[in-house]
Amino acid sequence: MTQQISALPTAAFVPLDELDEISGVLGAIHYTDGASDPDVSPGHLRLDLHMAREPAEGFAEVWTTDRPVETGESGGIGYAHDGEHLICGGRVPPSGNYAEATRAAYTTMLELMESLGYQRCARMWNFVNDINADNADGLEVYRDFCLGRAEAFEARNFSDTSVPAATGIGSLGGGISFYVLASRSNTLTPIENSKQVSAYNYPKQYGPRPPKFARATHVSATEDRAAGQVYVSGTSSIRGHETLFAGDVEKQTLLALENIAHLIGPETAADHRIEQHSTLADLDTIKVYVRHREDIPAVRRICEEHFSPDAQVAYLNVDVCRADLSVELEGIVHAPRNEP
Ligand SMILES: C=C(O[C@@H]1C=C(C(=O)O)C=C[C@H]1O)C(=O)O
Repeated sequence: MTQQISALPTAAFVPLDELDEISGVLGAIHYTDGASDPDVSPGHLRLDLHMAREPAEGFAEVWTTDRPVETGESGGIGYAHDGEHLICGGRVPPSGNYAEATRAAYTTMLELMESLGYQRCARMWNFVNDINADNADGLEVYRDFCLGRAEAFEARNFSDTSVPAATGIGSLGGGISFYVLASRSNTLTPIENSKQVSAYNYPKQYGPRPPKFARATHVSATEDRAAGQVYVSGTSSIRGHETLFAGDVEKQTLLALENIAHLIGPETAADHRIEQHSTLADLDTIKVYVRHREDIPAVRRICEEHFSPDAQVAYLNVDVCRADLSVELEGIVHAPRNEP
């Protein structure tokens, strides 16, 4: 079941064999058994990510709209927009080094967003093959990617407090695939977690340039930021800037959930002067990234104790951005909960 994008962008997970039944598609991101370059020939953005070992394990994250969709391609970036929201994406092919190609691709994308008038960047997703391996110069691929991304954001004058929510996760192939959701006029509020150091302030022990993302982005169709929704970044077992519970996937899952609960809860909302606050039961379109396949049943059991039975949840067996992290979760809060 997809949800129409009206004032705010949202999405739903759809089985790959049910996509033809859906109308008003802005973007269809296929989490499947191979990566592709962006394709706008279907009249929306299609981007295939190598995130599943076989199509039967895959799904599509489908962004829909009730408005006419225009598509195009520029400098290798495919895009689709409806006058208020833009989805765009691309791919850096497999390489021994990624910083320069990432910087160039992200710069092209950010320039395209500016030229189309969608400068309010709500959410980014990055899928990095061999994320924990060393590049040709002995630098971890993730750190290589972060270097290029940081340079692109700086070149386009993004301050640390204007970067969007993001995910940076491993993939099963295809180099580095990425996609972005941006808005023309929504009111965006980056949200940080008081229990974690902001990623863009991580010390250099994690790489030459820090990952540039917010812990979440609150998106509202009105300037008073009421009735918004929250894009929760990939969240793991990190307190301050340190990984906790290395080797214990169940404790890592519980701490990641605790981090998200705090991030979307009343204390953080008050810190950011946002009325709306939520709980884990309000989280939907959730992706759970698990490093070791054999850990998925235990992680699923813990997640099912915390999420709504109505939530869409996808479990993916891929690497996580730090070698000592075993699990990571992301999601979207669609409906505020303001009861005391
Ligand atoms: C899990 C973390 O970072 C991951 C990497 C991200 C990126 O580089 O864009 C964003 C969120 C997570 O997917 C973290 O640093 O807390």
